Amino acid sequence: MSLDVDVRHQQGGFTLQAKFQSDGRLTALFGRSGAGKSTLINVIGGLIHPVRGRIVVNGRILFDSTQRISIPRHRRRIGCVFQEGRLFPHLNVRQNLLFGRWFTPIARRVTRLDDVVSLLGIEQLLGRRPVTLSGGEKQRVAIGRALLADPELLLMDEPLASLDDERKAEIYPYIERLRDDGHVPIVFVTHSVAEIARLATSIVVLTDGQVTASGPAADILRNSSLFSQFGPAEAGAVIDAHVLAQDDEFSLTVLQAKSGTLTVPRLARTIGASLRLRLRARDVMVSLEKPQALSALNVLPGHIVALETSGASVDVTIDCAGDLVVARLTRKSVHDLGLRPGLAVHAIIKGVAFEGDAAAVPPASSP
Ligand SMILES: Nc1ncnc2c1ncn2[C@@H]1O[C@H](COP(=O)(O)OP(=O)(O)OP(=O)(O)O)[C@@H](O)[C@H]1O
Repeated sequence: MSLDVDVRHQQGGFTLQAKFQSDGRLTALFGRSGAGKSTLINVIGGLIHPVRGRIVVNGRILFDSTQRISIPRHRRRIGCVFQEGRLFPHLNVRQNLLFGRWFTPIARRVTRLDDVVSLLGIEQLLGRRPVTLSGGEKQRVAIGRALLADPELLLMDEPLASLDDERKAEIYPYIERLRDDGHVPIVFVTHSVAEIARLATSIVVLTDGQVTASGPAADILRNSSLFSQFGPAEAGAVIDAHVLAQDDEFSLTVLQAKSGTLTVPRLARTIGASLRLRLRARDVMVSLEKPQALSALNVLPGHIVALETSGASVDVTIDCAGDLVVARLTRKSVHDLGLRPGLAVHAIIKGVAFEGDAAAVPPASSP
């Protein structure tokens, strides 16, 4: 998969100058309100014509100002999902879904209605009108409608922003499934660090119309300076794991990551299911010795690979068998412990965040 964007556009006093490449299955566009995320989505989707530039999706040129190529919007084969589902109120769910393929030539209609309905779990909703659906159900139908157009790119502009946490949690697994099916690249606009930590394979950070960082999700999320605008609490590491075991006696779930096992309050996942964990830098402590009598369940051995000072705090990056974990410590602690690159340490994980099915291990100091 590939997405290659290099565009410049002027609207009023705002200049969008965005250049990035992504090979990710789900590319998150991330930035403050007014950073230009929607403008960029509209440029990619063909709603806005940039002054100049080039947009190439999986080798197909959608726009190239030097070659004077600009594929019209209806021929870009792009599916869109917006914050408010924008379903047709007078059509039932089945009719709304089928409307998605109306503009797709018959020869290109590959996706089957039944497959989309079961992928999104909306079998029970087919005869109902949008007004009778919950916010989460409407968004699932909107996603289904976009998929049935057999798009070559799916643009999702804050598709979950109007939903509460419970409804969001309802939709995440479907978006993950779409991402992991790998049939269609997804560009996803969001303000939420937790959302990109869970969903993104690549991240593009926009600031005042410029791309200030882009790359694989795990690399970008580790860089706390990028997330300073959203509060220092959010920065941290993202690691992949799968469910190794369920502990019924203590109602815990044991996860296997590259760096070792992590035990968290019970998650409703099957053995083998893969998931992403977010280890916030503020939830990680560092010990020189292997801690013995400690209530924290999760201790990962590793060695320090980087120290980055910002004011009174220092982000210490620890390589734990290939998983890079970040701990935010005071400068004083770093000095007192003599922390330096190469030093063997233990990362004590006080909390693990999962968007949707929140889980946190007890703090190290609790009995
Ligand atoms: N039609 C327009 N004419 C002039 N300026 C515009 C127009 N549309 C948007 N802007 C400006 O362009 C900038 C980027 O807006 P955009 O909607 O792309 O930001 P965003 O990152 O999507 O914000 P949000 O997260 O609030 O949706 C803003 O300063 C906005 O005021």
